Amino acid sequence: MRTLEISNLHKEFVDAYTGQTVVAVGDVSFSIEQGEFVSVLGPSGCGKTTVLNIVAGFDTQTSGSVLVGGKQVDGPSPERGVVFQSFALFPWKTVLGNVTFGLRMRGVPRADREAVAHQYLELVGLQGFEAKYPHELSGGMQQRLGVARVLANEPEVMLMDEPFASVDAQTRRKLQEELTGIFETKRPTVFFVTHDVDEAVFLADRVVVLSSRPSQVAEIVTVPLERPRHWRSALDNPDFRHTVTYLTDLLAAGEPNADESEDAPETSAAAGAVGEG
Ligand SMILES: Nc1ncnc2c1ncn2[C@@H]1O[C@H](COP(=O)(O)OP(=O)(O)OP(=O)(O)O)[C@@H](O)[C@H]1O
Repeated sequence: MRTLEISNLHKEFVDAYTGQTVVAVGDVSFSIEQGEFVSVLGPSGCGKTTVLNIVAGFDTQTSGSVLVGGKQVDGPSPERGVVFQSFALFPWKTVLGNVTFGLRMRGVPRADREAVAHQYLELVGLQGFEAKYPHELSGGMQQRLGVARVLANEPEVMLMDEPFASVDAQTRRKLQEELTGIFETKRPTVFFVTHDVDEAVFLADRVVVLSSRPSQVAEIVTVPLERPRHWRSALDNPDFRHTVTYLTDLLAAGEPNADESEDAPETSAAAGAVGEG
């Protein structure tokens, strides 16, 4: 079942200084199945964040449609929880208060919302930190809290915009592995924007590659890796390395083979399958 369907999405901005029109998103179409993890890669400025913002309901498209659970997106909703690069936590609320906030807004009784919050805090390894404030947590812990806060609302789709870009490389690996573990346990539907090819492949079931502006879907690559996934075994896996090399080359080519996005080739980057489809 398709949770997210993006069809012929097109977005233009008018530059406030020059008055010129910028085509941020050309003609983008792809969908995400329920319980699927999809990474979106593409050259800088190709419109990845713009697509995510439109799905989140923070911005509106110039044309095309975005359906979540079969309904047209018409503004922000907890059904589309967003985890940002900057943590976007409530600094005046405790860890527990940050996670229970959305549930409180939905009228979930206190005992129930605290039980749900404890479950997700345990899942992200923050049990015991319930009474702390965000500034008392490390960057990695704040990002785990951001993930717990979104997941506690059980969104139809979790939107993640380079969530690990501002943490150090070692913590990033750890958070990626934790996110994979959470995904394998809870199977949320995830739309994940990143610049990092290794990260895109390690986390995702499929990787959507956007071309440079005016962006289209250049290719959709199925990641041929079993779950559960761990960095140690992924790095030794020829299919992982092959997929990363394939995508790196595709991005380096700058202007990948951008067919009509509806008909974008779906490939598996498993050895021997690249370029087919
Ligand atoms: N509010 C805005 N007003 C005008 N132009 C905008 C606005 N937001 C984005 N753009 C332009 O739209 C294009 C796409 O931007 P966007 O941030 O979506 O790209 P991106 O692929 O996420 O980039 P990056 O990988 O560098 O983060 C860029 O040329 C950007 O300058």
